[in-house]
Amino acid sequence: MTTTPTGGTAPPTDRTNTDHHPTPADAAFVSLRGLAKSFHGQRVFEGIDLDVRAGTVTAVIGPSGGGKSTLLRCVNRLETPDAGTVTVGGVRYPADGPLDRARRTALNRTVGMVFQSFNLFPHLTAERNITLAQQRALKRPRAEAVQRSRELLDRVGLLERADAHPHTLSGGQQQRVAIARALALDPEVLLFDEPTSALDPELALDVLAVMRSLAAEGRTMIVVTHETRFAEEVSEQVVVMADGGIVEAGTPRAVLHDPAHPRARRFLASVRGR
Ligand SMILES: Nc1ncnc2c1ncn2[C@@H]1O[C@H](COP(=O)(O)OP(=O)(O)OP(=O)(O)O)[C@@H](O)[C@H]1O
Repeated sequence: MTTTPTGGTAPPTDRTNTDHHPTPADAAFVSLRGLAKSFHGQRVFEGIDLDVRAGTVTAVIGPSGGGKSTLLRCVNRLETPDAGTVTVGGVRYPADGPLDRARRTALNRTVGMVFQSFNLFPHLTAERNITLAQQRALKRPRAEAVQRSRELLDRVGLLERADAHPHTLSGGQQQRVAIARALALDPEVLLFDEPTSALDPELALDVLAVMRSLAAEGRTMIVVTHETRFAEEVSEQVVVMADGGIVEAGTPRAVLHDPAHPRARRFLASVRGR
């Protein structure tokens, strides 16, 4: 279990129009209350309550179509929830309507996301992908951004591939570039949406190693994953999403080895049977 708080500091933005309250070190850094989402009248989930403490990892597991990706996308507002609130770093993001500019900026600065499909620009090198993100999102001067990109490429073990285009990199390498890009924006929370699902098991190991190191340094992370061993190793809590809600939540040991809810039991039996 990781306990080092990331600081719970406020996002660097003018927050005169936001409801900011300082986050005590031990309080939830990400807090979801009553979150609900449906598409075309079809409920994906409702009544989601979830707290993620600063400096800890929460793993989200569950059957396909259970709403795990949609949950992450409601946290960073790639989707607008139908109801409920998302509080990140003491800033409250209600569901009733689009975010105003101040909240949108605060959320984008605070929450980073890594997707299953990497989402790198194919015409840009690894380094340019990371540099451009910083120039756009943070207005970071180019020389400074390039230096940061190279530091992060080094961190994910890819400095020697800085000038490579995505199609010349393996899936695992592309995903490590995508992680470096997310880190370059200095987010306080990282969301991972099945970051290894598109990868061969061997390539997934390199990505998981990077994620382990992020967890070990006390990053606040929410990880949608099918890697239950990884979830057991790094997470403070595991939640199982199914049937329109969170059916089980608790320590990795309790949830992965002794789930109480029949739906969670069935899902975990299926995972073990693979
Ligand atoms: N933009 C969208 N428009 C319509 N329906 C959507 C949209 N996004 C997701 N859905 C539906 O919402 C439900 C939940 O999808 P979601 O991708 O969140 O599940 P998941 O648990 O992440 O699944 P998987 O493990 O297969 O990725 C599914 O029925 C999906 O078809």
